[in-house]
Amino acid sequence: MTAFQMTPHLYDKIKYFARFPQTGVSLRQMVMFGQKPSQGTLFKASQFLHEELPIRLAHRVKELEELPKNLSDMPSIVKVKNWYAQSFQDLIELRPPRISNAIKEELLEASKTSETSALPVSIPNPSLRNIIPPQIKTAKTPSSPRSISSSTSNHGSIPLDHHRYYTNLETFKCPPEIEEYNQSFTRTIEAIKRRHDPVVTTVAQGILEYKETSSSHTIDTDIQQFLDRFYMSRIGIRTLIGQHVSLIRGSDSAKDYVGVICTRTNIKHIARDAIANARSVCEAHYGLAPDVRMFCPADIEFLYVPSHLNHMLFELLKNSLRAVVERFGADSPLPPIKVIIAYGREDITIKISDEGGGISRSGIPLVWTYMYTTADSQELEHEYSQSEFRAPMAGFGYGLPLSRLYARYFGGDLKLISMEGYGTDVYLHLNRLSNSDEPLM
Ligand SMILES: Nc1ncnc2c1ncn2[C@@H]1O[C@H](COP(=O)(O)OP(=O)(O)OP(=O)(O)O)[C@@H](O)[C@H]1O
Repeated sequence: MTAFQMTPHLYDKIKYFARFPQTGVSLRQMVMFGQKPSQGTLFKASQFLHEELPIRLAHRVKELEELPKNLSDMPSIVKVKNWYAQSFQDLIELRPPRISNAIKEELLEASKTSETSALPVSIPNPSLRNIIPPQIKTAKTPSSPRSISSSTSNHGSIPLDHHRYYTNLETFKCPPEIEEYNQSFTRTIEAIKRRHDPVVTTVAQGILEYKETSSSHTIDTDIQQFLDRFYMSRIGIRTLIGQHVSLIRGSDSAKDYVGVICTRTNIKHIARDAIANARSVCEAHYGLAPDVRMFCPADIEFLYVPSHLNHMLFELLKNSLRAVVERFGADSPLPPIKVIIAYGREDITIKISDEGGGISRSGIPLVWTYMYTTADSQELEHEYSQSEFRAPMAGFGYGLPLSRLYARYFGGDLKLISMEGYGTDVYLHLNRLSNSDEPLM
């Protein structure tokens, strides 16, 4: 099979879509919307994503095409760009269902009388100010390329208010063509998600290719900012797809789950699992692992995506375990690592404190850059492509910057304070209100 290549004609279409602004969805909105999924609400969600995903993908293709230096020419970057272009094409070629005017009317009515007014208003994500947006011109009106584009099929599409999700379409009786569309749309986005599984590794490979052509050992600020935007956007796209697929398939229909979101995420339980996992990876690697002591005032439950939380804690704990073991070795007692969980009105904060010797002040900015690591380098390709979250002890220099993006995605943050010669404290802030928009650039 020959690899997909973006044609100039497709790129023109992509550039056109990239002129439109992306629309963010808050965690709370996702939950409100997904609580009573019916074919009617799922159709609305499919329509929303069918318009939103091509815009998001187009922004990324354009950015990959216009990267600074000669980064856009690196073979792995070209590969990733073609995946994005192909996914864009898959979506715009998928035809919305042909539905009669009567059904359109009915759908509009159902939407009007729905509980949308009860949907919480989202606030701008406080993390946006931390990530520099690219200079992309966005079209002000209209808000959707489909509503004016003659090149894309628009049969049966009904006007969609991008800024609202609809919550009360359960009573709407869906004709079979809508159900079929829901299914085929879901298959398409599942395939897109799979295609993009190896994006993190492949972009990392592209950065390595670029580093080989340049004299610098670190990543320039503009490339670092691009990576932050790019990976943040990827988290958003995958969260939206994961959430939609899960609602359609009903796969995460466990109690307290709405799609991939848990309305009662229990921090203590997640932290306990992450501690056990990180310690077992540490033990497998070094043959020993320090104790981890958790201080948690109560069973704190809040709205979150448990897999994101697990991933961040696991990465941070691995760093602390490694620092302690490498500082003290097998011959002296290992000071325990402390995990302290605090619960405020706005934030839940998790502090992880270790006595692993800390990081020099000059080294602090480096730890947030991609590909910076003091561990022996690992084979990128093998370890990474398996899944989203890898399990080796250390070695890619992605743990901290990616965890910070996960935290910021839902309005939280990750901070690190070190005392060189003693140890490190990391603060993981999680926004309890869950009402901040996705940070979109
Ligand atoms: N708690 C800590 N104590 C001391 N140094 C740390 C700590 N956390 C991170 N570092 C330093 O920051 C570097 C980057 O950390 P990061 O988590 O981004 O990548 P990594 O752990 O090296 O690799 P991986 O991508 O596999 O997580 C580490 O290699 C280490 O030098």
